[in-house]
Amino acid sequence: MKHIKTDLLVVGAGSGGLSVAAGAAQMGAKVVLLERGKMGGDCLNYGCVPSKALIASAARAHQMATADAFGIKAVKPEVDYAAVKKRVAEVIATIAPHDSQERFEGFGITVLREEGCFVGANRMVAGETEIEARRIVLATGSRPAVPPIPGIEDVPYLTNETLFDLQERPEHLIIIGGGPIGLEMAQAHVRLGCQVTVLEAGGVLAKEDRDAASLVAETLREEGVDIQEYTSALRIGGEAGALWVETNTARKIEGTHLLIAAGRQPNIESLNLSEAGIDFSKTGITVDEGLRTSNRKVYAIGDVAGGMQFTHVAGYHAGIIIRSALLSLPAKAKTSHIPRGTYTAPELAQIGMTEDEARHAHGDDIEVVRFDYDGNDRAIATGRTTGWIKVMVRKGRPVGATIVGPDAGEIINLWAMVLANGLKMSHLTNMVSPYPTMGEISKRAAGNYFSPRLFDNEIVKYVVRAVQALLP
Ligand SMILES: Cc1cc2nc3c(=O)[nH]c(=O)nc-3n(C[C@H](O)[C@H](O)[C@H](O)COP(=O)(O)OP(=O)(O)OC[C@H]3O[C@@H](n4cnc5c(N)ncnc54)[C@H](O)[C@@H]3O)c2cc1C
Ligand SMILES: NC(=O)c1ccc[n+]([C@@H]2O[C@H](COP(=O)([O-])OP(=O)(O)OC[C@H]3O[C@@H](n4cnc5c(N)ncnc54)[C@H](O)[C@@H]3O)[C@@H](O)[C@H]2O)c1
Repeated sequence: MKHIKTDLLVVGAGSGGLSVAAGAAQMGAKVVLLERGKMGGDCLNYGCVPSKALIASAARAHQMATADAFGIKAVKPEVDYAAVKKRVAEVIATIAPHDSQERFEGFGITVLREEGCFVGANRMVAGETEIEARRIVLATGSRPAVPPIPGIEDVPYLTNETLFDLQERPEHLIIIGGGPIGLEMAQAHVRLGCQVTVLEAGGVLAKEDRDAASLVAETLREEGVDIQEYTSALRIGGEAGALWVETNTARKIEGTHLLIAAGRQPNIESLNLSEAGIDFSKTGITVDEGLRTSNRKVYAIGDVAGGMQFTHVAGYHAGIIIRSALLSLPAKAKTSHIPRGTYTAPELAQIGMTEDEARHAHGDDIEVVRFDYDGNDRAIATGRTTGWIKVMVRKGRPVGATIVGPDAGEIINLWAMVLANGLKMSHLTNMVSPYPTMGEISKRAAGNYFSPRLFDNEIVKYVVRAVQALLP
């Protein structure tokens, strides 16, 4: 067995682990990085990147099928599903060098393509190497949770880890789970010419603003997705190409393919966490505000830490670790300024509190301002008028924003800046937005906050009349 002593041992080369490793090595620390699977983790190989690439092909198909409204003859697109998947693979391959072993070795990092397992409080074994580290960062991510539905073990099913490799177009895709994965993939597949049924035990996009989630669901239904809410799968059976799902609503749904998108579970089993005195639960490794585990020398970040499960959160966590583990500076992870997006059409983006959360936390102190896309000239010109922005404001400062509509995931960037820096609504009105842009909706929402104060205000009217009377 080979022995290595290092400053920092990072387990998992996904969004979180790669960011910590690169930052630490470039700042002069000795770093060892372990990865048991593909460099780049879930986001690059089975998550964000392939899903957004697939959504892009589906959007093209949808434009072709709906071009009539723009004076162009609509056509039923001929979808070559295998070619779509080839493009998805090419997109991954284009980004992959950024996350590659070679690039990280170039930073001076020792990269071992092995599974890490604790053999002591600050020691892990990976293949034939034992590594002793001053600090350890666990960034092992999550994997699809497969609900124990009777019959599931005996049928072939897809998850996000296999869907993007599928070459034949599903004739009828049944999706269990109406969260972000379920809905993004449902819309992509219906636009690519598949029949799609979504079975969701509760309401779709349960963590989101109800009105925004309803608009997404309504649009998917209009495009042909059969979304069945408050519907759970009771039994699954059949064989490849001829599957069925019996539901609690006494229906038997028959389809050709089954996708499980029913939530995530943390990758912790292989780590032997108890050997290092690290507490964990069903949702992940238990961490404090500084992302430290119950073993003070070990941190957990990203999906495995059981909080918000997004690539940018894993990246944000990496910054906290650099401050804390490398520079010994105090650092706490917050969530109030973290945005999230679901990339259906319409997109749904959220930062900070939803309206319900804000009213629950601050009661009558909250004002909600809204602006609808159909009042935006660019939206009208481009035929993308369905959607709205809603901003929750407390004492002149936004505490949350919800956007549902075209480009919501882009437009939320501005609000990410505002919330991260505690800016006021007046900062938004000071900004000049270029005309005509979709992003103007943010400024118009801010305008709606001030216009009643300005235009329905007797004092303002009195002052204006008085000044006008005095003017020559
Ligand atoms: C279909 C889908 C779409 C998504 N879309 C988005 C999106 O649009 N935007 C967004 O922000 N997020 C999205 N996400 C979420 C995002 O992919 C994750 O939040 C992100 O990848 C988490 O990063 P991570 O570093 O915590 O884990 P991962 O990226 O999963 O990396 C963990 C790595 O650790 C390795 N590993 C595990 N155990 C060990 C061990 N014992 N030893 C060595 N290596 C180990 C794994 O092989 C893996 O490579 C999506 C997820 C899915 C599934
Ligand atoms: N755009 C993005 O940023 C993006 C996209 C995809 C995924 N993600 C990340 O991945 C995470 C996981 O996504 P997800 O959609 O798998 O999880 P999720 O937990 O958000 O949704 C899963 C859904 O499946 C339902 N469900 C569970 N068991 C069921 C059953 N037996 N029958 C019917 N319904 C059942 C749940 O009620 C839930 O609504 C997200 O929370 C997000 O953090 C992000």
